[in-house]
Amino acid sequence: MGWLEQLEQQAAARLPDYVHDYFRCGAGTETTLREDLAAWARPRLRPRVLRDVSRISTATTVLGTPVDTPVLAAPTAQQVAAHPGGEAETAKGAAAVGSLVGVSTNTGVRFADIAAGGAPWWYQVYVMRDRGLTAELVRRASAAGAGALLLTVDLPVVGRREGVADPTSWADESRANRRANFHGIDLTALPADATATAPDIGPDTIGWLRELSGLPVLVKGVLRGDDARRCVAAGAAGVVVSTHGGRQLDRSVPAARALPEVAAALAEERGPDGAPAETYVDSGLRRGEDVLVALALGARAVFVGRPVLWGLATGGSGGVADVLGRLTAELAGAMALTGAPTCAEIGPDLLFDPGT
Ligand SMILES: Cc1cc2nc3c(=O)[nH]c(=O)nc-3n(C[C@H](O)[C@H](O)[C@H](O)COP(=O)(O)O)c2cc1C
Ligand SMILES: CCCCCCC(=O)C(=O)O
Repeated sequence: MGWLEQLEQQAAARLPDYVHDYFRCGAGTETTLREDLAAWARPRLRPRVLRDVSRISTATTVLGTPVDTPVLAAPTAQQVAAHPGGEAETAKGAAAVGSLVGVSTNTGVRFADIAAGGAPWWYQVYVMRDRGLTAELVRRASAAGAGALLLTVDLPVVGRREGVADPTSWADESRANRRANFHGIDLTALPADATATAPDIGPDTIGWLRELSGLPVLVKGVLRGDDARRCVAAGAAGVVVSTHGGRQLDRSVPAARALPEVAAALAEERGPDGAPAETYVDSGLRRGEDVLVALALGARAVFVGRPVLWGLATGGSGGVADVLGRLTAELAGAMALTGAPTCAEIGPDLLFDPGT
């Protein structure tokens, strides 16, 4: 068993079963959950030799923001169920290793406390049925220092997670916490479906969010090249290739296999500010070699979801730093062994079988 699997076991021992089940689960038969993991391990590498790898740098930029690692923390809901500090702890941990944090719409923590963690952060947007509430949260996140928006588009309805209790039904303090502390907004005063995701959003949402916030928008949950182009044509700065960690459409193509098509579709595209459109990826990345493969397939950086939750649950900010730091160290080792001392030197030539 690897270190991450051991860490999940430790997290599972600390968390109530219903919380661990919610964090771990995938949709339906969990085929995509399994295939996402397996797909990163499929490509074989063609190492370059006789290169100077005495100095390895994993530093890069993401939408122009410098980071020390291309391993970023994905937005995940209910982080306060992993640790009372939630995203504020995650941000502290990410800051310790020079990473960046995605903050879920379903955070239970105040934006100011997240910002105080010291890491750059991007706010993840679910466009809710109550557009006014959505707009208010986006304005507040922008005012609190979010550097970009991650517009999640793969959840027009929640995936079928069999036998797993929806957090809104948790009869515990996290539900009460969300109602009382949702950025100071009294959700009880709103209709019951106000926070459900709107099933009718289109590409115009991208321009709406840009105008509202003045921030670049990345569209999260794209698995096709044609959709990626539509997003950028509508004003997105790029996309995140994602199966939502196998939690939405079961039997969707694994993210690793969708990535080449999306990266190729955006290779010549430019965002609204004229900068090259950027492609990111998440879902199933668990090793430094997975990250190397993702960068070789055209990703600028990757997000990891559950590994960060396991770190948060077991060690708070230190646990998050440990997870992101270990994945980065593994990446650095793989860079040395493939003769690619910088992220810019990780290219498709490193892959023996880029098409698989
Ligand atoms: C417990 C959990 C909650 C999540 N909540 C959100 C969310 O609120 N918004 C969102 O865009 N994605 C959410 N995701 C998806 C993650 O952002 C990311 O796409 C996924 O976790 C990546 O896969 P990985 O966990 O295999 O790394 C969630 C994932 C998990 C596991
Ligand atoms: C109304 C939105 C439900 C969000 C579910 C959070 C999420 O993305 C996930 O569990 O996955």
